[in-house]
Amino acid sequence: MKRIWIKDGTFVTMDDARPVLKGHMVIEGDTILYLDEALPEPAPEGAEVIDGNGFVYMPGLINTHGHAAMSLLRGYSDDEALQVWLEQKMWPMEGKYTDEDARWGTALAVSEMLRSGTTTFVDMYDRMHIVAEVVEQSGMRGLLTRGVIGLCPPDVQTAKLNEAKQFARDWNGRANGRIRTMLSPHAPYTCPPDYIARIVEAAQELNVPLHTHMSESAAEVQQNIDDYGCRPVEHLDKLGFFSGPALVAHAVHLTDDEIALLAERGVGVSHNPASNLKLASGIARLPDLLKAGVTVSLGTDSAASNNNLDLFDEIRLAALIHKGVSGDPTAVPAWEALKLGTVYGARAIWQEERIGMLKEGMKADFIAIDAEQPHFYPRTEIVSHLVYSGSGRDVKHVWVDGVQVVKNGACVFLDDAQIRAEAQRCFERLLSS
Ligand SMILES: N[C@@H](CCSC[C@H]1O[C@@H](n2cnc3c(=O)[nH]cnc32)[C@H](O)[C@@H]1O)C(=O)O
Ligand SMILES: [Zn+2]
Repeated sequence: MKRIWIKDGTFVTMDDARPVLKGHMVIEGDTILYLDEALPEPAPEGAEVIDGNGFVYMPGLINTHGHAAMSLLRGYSDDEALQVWLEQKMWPMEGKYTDEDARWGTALAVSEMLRSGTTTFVDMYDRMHIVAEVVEQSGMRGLLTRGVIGLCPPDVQTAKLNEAKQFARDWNGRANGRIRTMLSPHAPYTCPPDYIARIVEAAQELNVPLHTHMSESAAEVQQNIDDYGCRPVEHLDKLGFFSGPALVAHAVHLTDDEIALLAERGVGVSHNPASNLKLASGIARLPDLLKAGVTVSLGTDSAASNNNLDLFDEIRLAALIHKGVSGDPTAVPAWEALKLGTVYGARAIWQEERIGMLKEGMKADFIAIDAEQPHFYPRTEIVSHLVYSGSGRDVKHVWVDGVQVVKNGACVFLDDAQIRAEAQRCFERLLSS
């Protein structure tokens, strides 16, 4: 089995027992075999030895909400509110998508995410077999789901759900377990209640988790009250959405009771601060969610509402905006912010046992950050530097499942230059068609 020995590095482990250590890490196959200050004894035989001097190693980041293929629409519609952006800008363009667009849009996103240190991502879109193929080729880890919008005739609803089930069945556990699947009604405002109930039932049948957009805007919450007589959390709860594993994106507009219910049901939340700010949706009650014991993680949402997929941006935003909003400088400290992008991300997607931390026995998903740059000096607190001063552009090398997928800033299994050219070509065709 292939061995890698990272010699003399600084490791931000995300493990409370020993957050930062200087020393050595040995990888065997897809697993972390050894991590300690002392030299491994005996020295790992036949290992690829990597000089860790000047690098900070940490677990790969986990992006728990997005739509990769929408990268083709980056910068296409800025400075609009959610409903206008979605209904008048995104949906007409997405309606013109072909398989090619899904492929190159996804590849553009995967390339960007890997190169900026994200090793696992959640993706909700359609044409998911194409997304899965790109993920498989790239070496990345993904939790993938065919999102369904139910504003269509019953036979189309059924066809979409069947496609979603088929995808979830076919791809769960593929690519050495790097790919897992879920089912997803797009949102309570785009799926009638009986359709959501059918999707919940299908998820139970297939034994896969559920994902959705929830309480992203105030208008959406009001519409839910007008249409169904209750707020989205209660609505989804009544439909059984929280009776099994569930992950909701945004959760911006919540009452105390809703927060308590999410905690009680063990629902994971994907906090998307950049997207929520850009679409003027609002600011989620992150400190209250954390205080209530809700598992909160971070998502970029798509590049069409962010406009990049650098999870370091979300980490810094999460650390900064809640201080500003609450007036409390201790709200979301650096260590907590970094956990949102790593350990909590892993917990939110039910993979806490294998990713999100550098620890013996866990999957070798990790990134090397070039710390020999002015913005990482002087060496005071490395965790603080990563959160308040670092960015995805500092990531030099990336490994997933013990395999190096980014080397010197470039993807190993994807052709970055070809992806940029094809993405440009696809966008121009979408624009003119
Ligand atoms: N086209 C599929 C649904 C795809 S799910 C992904 C959808 O999420 C949409 N989307 C992206 N970001 C957001 C967001 O922030 N809020 C709500 N929807 C979003 C996106 O435009 C896309 O249509 C169908 O017909 O059933
Ligand atoms: Zn979204």
